[in-house]
Amino acid sequence: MSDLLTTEEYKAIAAELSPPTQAFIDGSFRPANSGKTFDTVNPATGEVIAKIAACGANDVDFAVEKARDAFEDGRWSRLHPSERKEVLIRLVKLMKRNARELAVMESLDSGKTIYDCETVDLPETMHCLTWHAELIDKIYDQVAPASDDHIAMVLREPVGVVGLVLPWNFPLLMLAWKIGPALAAGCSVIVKPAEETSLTALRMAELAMEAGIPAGVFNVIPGSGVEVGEPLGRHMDVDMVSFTGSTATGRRFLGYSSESNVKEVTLEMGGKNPAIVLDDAENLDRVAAHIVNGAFWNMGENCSASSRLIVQKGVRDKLIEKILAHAREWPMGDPLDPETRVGALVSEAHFDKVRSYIGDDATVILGGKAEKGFVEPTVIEVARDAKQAREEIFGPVLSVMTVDSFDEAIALANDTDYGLAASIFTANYKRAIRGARMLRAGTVTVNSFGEGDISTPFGGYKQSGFGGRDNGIQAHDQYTQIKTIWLDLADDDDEAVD
Ligand SMILES: NC(=O)C1=CN([C@@H]2O[C@H](COP(=O)(O)OP(=O)(O)OC[C@H]3O[C@@H](n4cnc5c(N)ncnc54)[C@H](O)[C@@H]3O)[C@@H](O)[C@H]2O)C=CC1
Ligand code: BAL
Repeated sequence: MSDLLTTEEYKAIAAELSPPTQAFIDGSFRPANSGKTFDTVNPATGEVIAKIAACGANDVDFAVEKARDAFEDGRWSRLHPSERKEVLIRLVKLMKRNARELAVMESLDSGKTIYDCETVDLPETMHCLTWHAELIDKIYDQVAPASDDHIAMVLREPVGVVGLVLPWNFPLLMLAWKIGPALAAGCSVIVKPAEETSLTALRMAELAMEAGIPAGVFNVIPGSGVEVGEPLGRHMDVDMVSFTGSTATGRRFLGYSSESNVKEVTLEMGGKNPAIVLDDAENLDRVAAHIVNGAFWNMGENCSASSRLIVQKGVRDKLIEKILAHAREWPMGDPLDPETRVGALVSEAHFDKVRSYIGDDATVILGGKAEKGFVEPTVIEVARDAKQAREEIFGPVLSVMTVDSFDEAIALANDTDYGLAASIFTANYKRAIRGARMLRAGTVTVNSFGEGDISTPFGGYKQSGFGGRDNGIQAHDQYTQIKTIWLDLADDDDEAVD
């Protein structure tokens, strides 16, 4: 974005914000049934931004009832897809009009840099919603091959009432990844934002109402995982849950499902993503820029972050030198300063977790400073069985390991419980393609870092993912059921036996 404001201008916007703080159910804001609230804190300053409704099982029950009513009477689910498209496009227009306010709100609530909120999170969120809205009146169902006496239709129907359980690292974008296809398909949604970052989801509810999404179709219930997430996961009248967050919590949703109504569950979970650099990689400066971006973008609070660098020994020293040079160009500081590239970690608890990985047992090559909610871009050399090499840190910490060969690199890359993303850097196209095939990860990038874009499915192998995929046309599979309708076309005097 070329028209970023100054820090002072962003602070002036921040001072004027008055986001909704109550639950949004059946088209209106209301306090939690218990009357309780919790504080949402700006992690960069420790200041309380707002008191948010601390909802519980009663609020979940009420929202599910209203979402079910809306789904069954067809006020949204049975609209012509092009009508749903129009409403969703209106929502995006309203977001555009309020983009600056949303960006500042997101930055304050999460510690993300305003630069990323303005240039990545907001544009990608709007693009995602537009993409799914534009898609929905262009996809067709199928007619299956059948005998001349029959016609067999294979139809997609919205799955029903869905629970969308969100993480705090990309509050708006993950909301869009889920509501985009869910609302376009005709589902009624109950959004459970992460307790650290509820503000933009609540503001989106307000905009959704203004755009014309009918009451009961888009509900937002703030609160803790145990008080809101669990009742949603266990609810007998929720048809499906789509979750993004840690593998530990994702695993719980499978339990909730099996112990309740066997609702469908899609899990997008953690990662310990390798970036492999082979001796023949070209343009090490560019490689280093990708590695630094992959490891430190969004403070490393990214499920697809390149958190493990697996480098072949012939190129190790040169590459590390370049990585250190690039990493020094990532200024850390006030998230509302448009020059800042590394903001605050999302919460004190998360800061403590990340800091614990940069202890005495790690050989620090760069950075290592962790103070008052901020952690410097940090590069550490680790043994293969060290916790820093195996556990998801979810902070700006890159763990480096050196290998002798291509085969060793692939084996080490795959030696993890996770399988979300991986990168391979090499000038040898055969190795690139062979490596991409051998890597057990949902997304593999060659000579670059990334997650693909809205048009490509995103999700993980092994303990990184379960069920469907976010993004791409494939995202619609999560929010639709397949129905077969089989019609008899035989003449009345034909035998009534197949
Ligand atoms: N894949 C990803 O994008 C994310 C991964 N993480 C990983 O998870 C670690 C812990 O972060 P958390 O915020 O604790 O993640 P989490 O997985 O516990 O939270 C994600 C969502 O699940 C909800 N939740 C938490 N406990 C629940 C429960 N018992 N039942 C139902 N819902 C529940 C939360 O309220 C939040 O909305 C991070 O350090 C990071 O390693 C965290 C956020 C996003
Ligand atoms: N990188 C977007 C998905 C996630 O971090 O959860």
